Amino acid sequence: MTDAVEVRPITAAELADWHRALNTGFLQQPSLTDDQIEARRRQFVPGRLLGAFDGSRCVATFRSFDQELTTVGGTAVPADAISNVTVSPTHRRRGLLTRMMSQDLAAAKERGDVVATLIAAEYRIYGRYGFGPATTLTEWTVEVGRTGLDPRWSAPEDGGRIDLIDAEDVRKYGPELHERVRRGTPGAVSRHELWWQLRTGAVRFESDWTEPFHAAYRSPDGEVQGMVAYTADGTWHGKQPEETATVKWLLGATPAAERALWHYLCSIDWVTRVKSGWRSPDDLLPHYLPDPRAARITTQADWLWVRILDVVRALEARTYDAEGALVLEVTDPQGLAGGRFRLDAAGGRASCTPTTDAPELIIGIAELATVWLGDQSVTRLHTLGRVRETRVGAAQEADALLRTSGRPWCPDLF
Ligand SMILES: CC(=O)SCCNC(=O)CCNC(=O)[C@H](O)C(C)(C)COP(=O)(O)OP(=O)(O)OC[C@H]1O[C@@H](n2cnc3c(N)ncnc32)[C@H](O)[C@@H]1OP(=O)(O)O
Repeated sequence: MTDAVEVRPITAAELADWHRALNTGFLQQPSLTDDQIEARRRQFVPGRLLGAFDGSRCVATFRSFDQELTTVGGTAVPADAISNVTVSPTHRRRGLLTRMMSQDLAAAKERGDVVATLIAAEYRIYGRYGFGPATTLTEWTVEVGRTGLDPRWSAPEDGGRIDLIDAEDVRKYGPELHERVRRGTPGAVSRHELWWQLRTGAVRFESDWTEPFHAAYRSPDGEVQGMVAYTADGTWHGKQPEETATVKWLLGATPAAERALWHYLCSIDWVTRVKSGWRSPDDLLPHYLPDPRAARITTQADWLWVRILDVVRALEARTYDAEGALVLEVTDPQGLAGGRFRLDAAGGRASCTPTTDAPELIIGIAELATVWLGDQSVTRLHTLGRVRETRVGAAQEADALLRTSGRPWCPDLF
């Protein structure tokens, strides 16, 4: 039956049908208005939106787009970002995702992308295609009354200032600020202009968009070094305001900017609770508060998943704090990127060359993605039986090479 279903890039004329299938797969209202279709047309890139068609009806969707992913040390690699993956419930478990994924990954490899990336709706979907979780996401809830912050706080202590700004200034200053932050953040990805338009209401995909508050931190010399978007939930108990402020996104190019923005959020009258939104597990938020226990972790989960398409370029793009050499056998059931490689790290960089030397460590392509940005330990994977040593001690040596002083972070959902 699957064979009767055709998987192919869609045309611009098929967007409405494609979006109906997409919304159906994500259990959202299936029909979109003409205005919504028009707005979403901005994401149409010929060849990068796949659909599966049973007769004339679209029953599966898949979209990919160009992205850059920052690696350890700050070099960005070209990535094939994957999103909008759905198969209608009438056609599930017949191999349609596998067909769309195979087409897309082969095309990405052909284009020369170093990795593919995605945010997985469910943990068990993408490992089979060679993706591994490569960054972790943490969310905190801050009980403002317990922070120990001075309740009279009114401005940053460092001579900088916080200004409320409108959407136009977010679009003016935000992209440059984000570029600075993401280039210094392993795991962070590039943003298209549309990201800013959607977050500020200039382009609306949904009919129920609501405008958040925006504030910027300016350093004492006037430079915009941080920005936050947040909403409040309107909760009162009797005559007592008990509002929760929820951070939609917060960018700080410096610790001073982050500190000032968190203190600002925790000082807004009526706000008794601040939800941090998606942060790095290494985020300093709790430690910007006199009492770090006021910040309670409410979510910790895998976030960005990575599929390495080119082992040599992936391993040579990042930096290394230690020196050493290791022969890795990288297994890849899809046959896209496996092989045997000698990794030779010295002076902060590494060369990675195909070799016929005996392997010291046997690692799957998904596991390599999981340790590539330094978020996971090879030793732990070895303990779990997911990495195999052919020389005792090789896993620990791999950790000495690959582990990093900070954990990677991807602030974006895409
Ligand atoms: C990046 C993103 O967009 S994330 C969003 C992903 N989409 C969703 O979660 C929406 C709801 N779910 C769906 O639309 C579909 O179930 C999909 C897209 C996840 C899977 O599509 P399908 O066409 O059913 O997958 P396909 O038939 O190719 O499955 C391939 C294999 O993966 C397995 N698999 C697929 N989905 C899942 C899942 N959610 N959990 C566990 N296993 C899964 C299948 O059982 C199959 O295994 P097998 O080869 O051992 O038989």
